[in-house]
Amino acid sequence: MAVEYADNPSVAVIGAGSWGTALAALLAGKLPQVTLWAREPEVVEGINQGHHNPVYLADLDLPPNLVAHQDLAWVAANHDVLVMVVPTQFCRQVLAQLKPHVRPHVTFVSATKGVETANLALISEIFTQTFAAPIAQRTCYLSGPSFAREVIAGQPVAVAMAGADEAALAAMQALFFFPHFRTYSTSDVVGVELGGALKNIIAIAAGISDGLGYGAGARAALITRGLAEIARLGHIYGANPQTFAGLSGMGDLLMTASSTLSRNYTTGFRLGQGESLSHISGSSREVAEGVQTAASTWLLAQRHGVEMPITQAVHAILFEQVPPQQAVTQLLNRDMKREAV
Ligand SMILES: NC(=O)c1ccc[n+]([C@@H]2O[C@H](COP(=O)([O-])OP(=O)(O)OC[C@H]3O[C@@H](n4cnc5c(N)ncnc54)[C@H](O)[C@@H]3O)[C@@H](O)[C@H]2O)c1
Ligand SMILES: O=P(O)(O)OC[C@H](O)CO
Repeated sequence: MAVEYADNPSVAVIGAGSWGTALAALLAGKLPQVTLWAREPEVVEGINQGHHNPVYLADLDLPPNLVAHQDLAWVAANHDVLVMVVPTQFCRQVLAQLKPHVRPHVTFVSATKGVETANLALISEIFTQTFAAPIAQRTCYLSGPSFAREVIAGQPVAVAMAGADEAALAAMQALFFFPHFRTYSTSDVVGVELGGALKNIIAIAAGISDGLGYGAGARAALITRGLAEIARLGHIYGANPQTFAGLSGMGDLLMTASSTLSRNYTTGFRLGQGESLSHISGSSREVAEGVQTAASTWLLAQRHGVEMPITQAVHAILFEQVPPQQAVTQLLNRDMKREAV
């Protein structure tokens, strides 16, 4: 079905964590009203009554034309564009809940970064498995270096929007285009997705390295060789190798692996300093996607016979009780290699 895209479509953001809140506030800057679906009643109340999200980015004011809602079926039935920003492991179940209610011409944008642990599925595979071809085909994928806190503060960023349907991609690129939020388009859905999801594992590795007291050289080595192993898995999925040098690849990896604003980097740093994963995870309601993505990616690497030594080391630290220092020694003691990807 060919879809006519209006200048001011009705837009709802599904998921009121940090990124969903930031994207809804961003869109509210150009649309008359934006709906934000939140699971938590206190989030709905805080946004509608006090224009702030009391749980995520609680210190920041939100625009008054951002309206929160808790009824997922109503939100799905009453909007033309649905922006999915729930964490990866909940994505399939939330899509299944809203599926019976969506408009036939709905366009989805996914801003989630991760790989599902239950089925080892990318987010685009979850869409393909949930929706018939036209809706899955129209879905666009927003990724790239962008911290919620920086975006909501109006700081300049550049991101990538991937999609297979040219009309939907052009419309979603325009919807998400602002003077301080430059959105580039690409048709490489799987490359954009893999870059955005797997950089979180490498950000954990970089954080561990810094937490152990290693220097800038060690971090640069992890970032560079981390990108090489992401590209190796990307080859199996048919990704364009050039995508990994772009915003959703190297761009997001550089930012996430070197900033204390990153939950993934910070998780790694605290692991490197000796804290346990359960203690770190229990100390925040926010999600470090790289933890679960390390579990699924390590299984994918073994399934496809792809060498991913940094992912393997992060997996060993997170899930096999290998001390960080020992994992580093194992990484460094591997055989000599050529530098080819
Ligand atoms: N925060 C950022 O700066 C940022 C930037 C780019 C992309 N992302 C990506 O956006 C996605 C969402 O992350 P976030 O930062 O908005 O989340 P968050 O960590 O700030 O918040 C957690 C979210 O999980 C939701 N949640 C918890 N249990 C749930 C359940 N059972 N079912 C459905 N939802 C549940 C909460 O309602 C909340 O929306 C992630 O994939 C993340 O990698 C985040
Ligand atoms: O805070 P993090 O580590 O989840 O990173 C957020 C974004 O993915 C950065 O682009």
